[in-house]
Amino acid sequence: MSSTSATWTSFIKSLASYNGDLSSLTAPPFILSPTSLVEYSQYWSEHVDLFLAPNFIQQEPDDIDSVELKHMVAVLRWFISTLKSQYCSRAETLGGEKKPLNPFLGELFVGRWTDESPSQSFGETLLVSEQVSHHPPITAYAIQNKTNKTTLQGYNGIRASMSATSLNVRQYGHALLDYENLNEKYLITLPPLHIEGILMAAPFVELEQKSYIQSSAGYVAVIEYSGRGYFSGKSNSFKARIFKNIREAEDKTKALYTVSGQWSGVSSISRGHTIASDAQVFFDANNSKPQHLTVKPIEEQGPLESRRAWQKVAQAIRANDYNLIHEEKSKIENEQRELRKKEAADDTPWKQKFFKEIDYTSLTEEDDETGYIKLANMANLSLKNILSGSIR
Ligand SMILES: CCC(=O)OC[C@H](C)CC[C@H]1O[C@H]2C[C@H]3[C@@H]4CC=C5C[C@@H](O)CC[C@]5(C)[C@H]4CC[C@]3(C)[C@H]2[C@@H]1C
Repeated sequence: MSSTSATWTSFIKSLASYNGDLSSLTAPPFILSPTSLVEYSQYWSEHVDLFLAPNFIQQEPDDIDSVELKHMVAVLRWFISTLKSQYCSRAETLGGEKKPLNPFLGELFVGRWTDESPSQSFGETLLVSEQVSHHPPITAYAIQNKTNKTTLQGYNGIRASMSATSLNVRQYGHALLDYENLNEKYLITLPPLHIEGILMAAPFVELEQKSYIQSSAGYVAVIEYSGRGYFSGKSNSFKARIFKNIREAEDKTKALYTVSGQWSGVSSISRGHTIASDAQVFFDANNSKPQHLTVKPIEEQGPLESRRAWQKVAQAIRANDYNLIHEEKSKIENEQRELRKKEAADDTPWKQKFFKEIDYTSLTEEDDETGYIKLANMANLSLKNILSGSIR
């Protein structure tokens, strides 16, 4: 038995006593990713053209659909385009899902997407991502395109539990998308997922259950996810329907549009509640190259910036040097423990740099300038930080 499968077998055994805290698991080096979880916010905008598309969609004279419905379709297309980057990019670059580095409190990741549009009408898109909590791990992020006054901001936390053969992950948090020039906002919830293939040492993500996109214009997209054995028997499958409002979503036959296919491959769109034979291609992930953001060289980064802070650990992971990984990780973890102790002793708790926590339960719809409460109420979704997208 090679050393890899030996350590993997002992790793699987350790999963049996998994206590719910992912960082407690000493995964073998080959399953460790040199990338910190704080970097995953970039996957929300690797198709900048789709992210900005609603700004370039106007009402046309012979339109059947309202311009808000056309924007809703465009936002659903952008959201579907994010999923392959979010959930498959490690499998594509590293040969399988990996365990990301666990960000320390205050860890930052900043970058920008340059304007690749032929007409230079996009301008620059900036990302700021900050680990706003370490226990439990919560990442906040904002993606802003000033030229088109378009902003995505949100936060993400996870709770993980082991079943017999897979890791079940529930996502907490939400994303708010604001098109200021259109006076339209969208609330996006996050789908549950599970990691399959752990026993075969080839882990990969499968999305499940439902997620929602609620437009301030009333339209709502309900997206249902499935893996092999459901609708089409293919992995990474989904069926999305757009309705006039959440009440009409009770009745599938009232769907204005239906989109179906694979979020990591090709999907098609039809009017109404079924996919007709003349369905059009909605999005083709295989032929839409993601645009990666530009990050400053490590020597120009600040001490809290992720790639500088984890540089030695990342090098040790790439060298598959278990002892060095442990040594360099322990240095960072001990530093963090000392910081927390000092903050507790001086009563100077760590302050987030770019994000502030909002307790929505203490706000009314009127005084919530983010628009989250209004959108959550329209979608009949719970306000509390419980399972993302849980119906009240
Ligand atoms: C069982 C523990 C373990 O180390 O197993 C190793 C296996 C690689 C499976 C566990 C890890 O799998 C990773 C997948 C990660 C999610 C991937 C994408 C996203 C979307 C992003 O927008 C927010 C974060 C999220 C949900 C990642 C969260 C962390 C996950 C589940 C990693 C697991 C530790």
